[in-house]
This record gives sequence, C-alpha cells and structure tokens, in this order.
Amino acid sequence: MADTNSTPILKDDLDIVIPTIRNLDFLEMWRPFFQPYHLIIVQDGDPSKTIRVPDGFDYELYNRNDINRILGSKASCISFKDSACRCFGYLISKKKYIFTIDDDCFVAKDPSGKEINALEQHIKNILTPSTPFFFNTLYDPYREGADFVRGYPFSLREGVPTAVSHGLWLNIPDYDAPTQLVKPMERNTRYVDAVLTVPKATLFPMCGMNLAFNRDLIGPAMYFGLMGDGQPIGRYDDMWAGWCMKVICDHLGFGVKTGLPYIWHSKASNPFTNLRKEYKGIFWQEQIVPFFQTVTLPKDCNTVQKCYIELSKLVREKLSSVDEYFIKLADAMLTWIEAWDELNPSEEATELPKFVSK
Ligand SMILES: O=c1ccn([C@@H]2O[C@H](COP(=O)(O)OP(=O)(O)O[C@H]3O[C@@H](CO)[C@H](O)[C@H]3O)[C@@H](O)[C@H]2O)c(=O)[nH]1
Ligand SMILES: [Mn+2]
Repeated sequence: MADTNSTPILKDDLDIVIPTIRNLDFLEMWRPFFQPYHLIIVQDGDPSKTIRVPDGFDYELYNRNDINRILGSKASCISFKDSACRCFGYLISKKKYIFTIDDDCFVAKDPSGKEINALEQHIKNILTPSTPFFFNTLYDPYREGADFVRGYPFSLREGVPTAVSHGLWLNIPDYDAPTQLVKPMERNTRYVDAVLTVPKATLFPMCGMNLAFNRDLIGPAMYFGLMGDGQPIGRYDDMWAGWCMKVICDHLGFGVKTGLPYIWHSKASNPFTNLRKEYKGIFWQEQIVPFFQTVTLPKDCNTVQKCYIELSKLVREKLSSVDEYFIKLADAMLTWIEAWDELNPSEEATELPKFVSK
C-alpha cells in the first residue's frame, strides 16, 4: 500500500516497536513489509548481550542501561524481564502511529495462500473510522466491498476516530496457561475475514503481540502494566493496558477495532512458567474487570493524561483491597504519565472530539 508517489504509506509517521530477548532473524520474513519503516527495538534482560539485527533495517535499540539513563528514577515504571518493556518504545517514539509485534510472530497466509501484510491492514484499520455506538452486522463498513446495512442510523455513519487496531494470530493462539495446559496441541487454523469495532462499554482482552495504535490519540493510555522482575504477576501487561485504554476511548469517543490482520504465532511459551506468572492474575481479574466495567471518568477529564491520572487514583482507591500491588501499579501509572509528558512536552493534549456525549 503506497501513497500517490509510491512511498509506503505512513513511512515517516509510524514506528515499529519490538520487545526482544533474542536475535531478530524473524525480520527477514517481514523485510518486504517492514524495511521502509523505522524500528524501535527494546532489548530486555541482560544489557551486555548483543542483539543481532539483519542488515538493511533502520532502527534504534534501547537496552536497560539506556532506559535507566534516559528515564532516571522514572525507569521504575518500565518492566524488566517481561515483554511489557515494549511500552518504553511508545514513550521514546516521536511518530503519530505505533505498530508493535513479538519476535516469534511471522508472516501468515490468507486462505488463498497470499502472504498477509499485517502492517498494511493495521494502517487501513487505523486510518478508517470505528463504529462503537451502533453495531454494523456486516462488520467494518469502511472496508472495500462492505457498507452500513439497512437500519443503521445515518447520523452515526461518520463514525469516530480509530485509536487501536488489534490483530489476531494463526497457529499458536494467545491462550492463558490453564487453557494451554488442557489443550497443548490446539492450533488456530480459522481465518475469519472480518474487522469489528469493539462496542462502547465493552471490554476485551488486548494482546500485545500484533497491535497498532494512534499514539497521538491514545499513546499515554498504552502503559503496559508493571510486570516481570520483582512483580507478583506477569502476562497481564497488555490486558491492563487494554482495559485502561478502552475505558478512556469510551470516555473520549475513540474507537477500537479487532480482527484482521493475522500473523503466524510460531512459539508456544512454557505453560508452567506462564501459570506461575498468571496465577494471581487469574483470581484478581475477577475483581479487576468489574472495576473497569463500573469506572466513570469526570467530564472535565478531556485529555488522555487527565483520564489516566484519574484512573490511577481509582485504582489506588478501589483495587488496593485486592492486593497492595495495585498501590505500586497506581504509582507506576503516575510515573508513566510524568515520563510521557517529560519526553513529549510539545504534544498538545488531545481535545474532546465533537461527538462525545456529555
Ligand atoms: O522476559 C521477556 C520475555 C519475552 N520478551 C519478548 O516479548 C515477546 C513475547 O515473548 P514470547 O513470545 O516468548 O511470549 P508469549 O507468551 O508468546 O507472549 C504473549 O504474552 C504476552 C506477554 O505479556 C505477549 O504480548 C504475548 O505475545 C517476544 O518478542 C520476546 O522476545 C521480552 O521482551 N522479555
Ligand atoms: Mn509468543
């Protein structure tokens, strides 16, 4: 997909963020799609280890020493030894859009056998509106060959700006550890040719392995929660970001899409290790989800930062009884916003769009 003068679309407006603990040979398969774009590689784990990046890619790489040097004491909000570290890439980027992908995600093929340019599909999703206020039964009405169906109010057909595009996975599905344990051989072979808007007031489990978002619209809300080294849970970083992001998108009138594109997820991480990471989260989420489902943000929260700071207060107030970890997480959410505003001073706060219901 290129713009009129055959420059890859959003070439200078999008960063690809990759969290990694391994050499990035997987990029060879993505080269036709990713090479024109700038990569931000967040190296996790031992900073003295050298990460090999295939020749020909334009990238910047940050390890833990870099994160500590750049953020100083605020580095405490960036997870260590967990893929949640990827959010440092969102912080340091200066671009309008972000696409983040795991290094065990490869190019998938659609039913016709054609290789899927996941980045291109995310860009289409992000650049077209969402429809959170009224469900279109023919899925994304802005896609080629689709439209609004009879009975869809014309007053709502303009849609709202799309903040997030959530892609899916063929082969290894993003299952939690208990499901992985009881279905170790299950593979996702079902290619569903659909893009859906997640309706307003509906939460969903956001997976970080194949995800794009409008950084200008929702970037400050995309903090991948404090996980990994020294933390009581793991593998809930993307879930946490997805729940915070969704309540803020609902409040500010932005949309979230899920469905295409698919990537080929090649590696099943160890279910026993995953169970150890997820264990507390499996219990806590039965209280966390109702918390997010009942969150209301004040009308004067008219920027993502203000919403996020308010959310941090509510987390401290309402979830500290679940575990004291949430006090630490609420603090980390504030540190994240301080870091965001420090590294991105010039970005004007996003004004309320005209269609937000008062
Ligand atoms: O300590 C670590 C471990 C891994 N990474 C990098 O993060 C991604 C995902 O790692 P991996 O594919 O090994 O793990 P999965 O279980 O498949 O990941 C799923 O769980 C989510 C984690 O919350 C993740 O978003 C899902 O895809 C790779 O790029 C590793 O290199 C790391 O940075 N630090
Ligand atoms: Mn993986």
